[in-house]
Amino acid sequence: YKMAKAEYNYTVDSARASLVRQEDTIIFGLIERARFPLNSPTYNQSYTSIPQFRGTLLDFLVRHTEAIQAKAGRYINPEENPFFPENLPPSVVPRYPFSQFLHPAAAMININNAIWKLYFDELLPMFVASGDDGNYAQTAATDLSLLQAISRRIHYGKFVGEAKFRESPQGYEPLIRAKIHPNFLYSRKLCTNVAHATVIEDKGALMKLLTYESVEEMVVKRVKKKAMVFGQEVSLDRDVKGITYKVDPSVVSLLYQKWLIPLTKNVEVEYLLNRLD
Ligand SMILES: O=C(O)C(=O)C[C@]1(C(=O)O)C=C[C@@H](O)C=C1
Repeated sequence: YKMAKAEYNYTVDSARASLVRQEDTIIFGLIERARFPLNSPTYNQSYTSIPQFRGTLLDFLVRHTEAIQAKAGRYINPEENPFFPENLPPSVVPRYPFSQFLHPAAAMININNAIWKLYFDELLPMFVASGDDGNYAQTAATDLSLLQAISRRIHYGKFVGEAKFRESPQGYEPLIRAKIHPNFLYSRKLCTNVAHATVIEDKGALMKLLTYESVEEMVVKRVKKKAMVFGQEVSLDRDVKGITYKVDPSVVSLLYQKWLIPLTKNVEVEYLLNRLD
């Protein structure tokens, strides 16, 4: 059967609305992962001895889950990026014609290696308790869905970047051209120091142009509030004694401020630098 061509186009507003909705998924993902203590055997290769598999229990679960999800068509959607793109099986389902909104160079941008490392080195220790309750498979499953939500959010920078470019090409084009053409860079370098400084600044200028500090401040405040609302104990009793949250709201805002927003912006810059190739 024939599928309709998807005409959906992203705008800066619609992309922002999606980022707002994705906050819910990320915060619930944090709450779900925080149900379990660290459960370090999940990440320790010497714990598992799975026949014909080298790696941790988490690696095992992620590789096999991504393979089945790839077959089911998950990665046909340009909003999705696998953690282990090597050797993924092809989709076995009809290909939905997602709108070709992004420049083809977008497909080359996948920073999941960095996200993976960041998640285990920096993020997990911020919001899970130490300890071991034996729920390693459940732990790995919650890690994967949270990692996928974080990855989708950060790589959404491609869509935000493209929407910004389309809304103001005359603003972005000179900054992109200044950076990506080595010849241009080289000839400018031979000029005065001032010109040189301008070129060196161009990645910074691009970053500056796509930055909206007031939007970032709202994001950071909103995720803290959402963590309070989503993570509170709901009781039918009148007086709940002492409010405890399922995940620390200030950790959620810190996580956004320190990692998720900066990485989203890096993806925007990376995408835009390749936008005119
Ligand atoms: O809303 C935007 O304009 C975005 O690019 C998204 C985002 C974010 O990561 O939340 C990143 C950069 C902007 O400074 C503001 C917010």
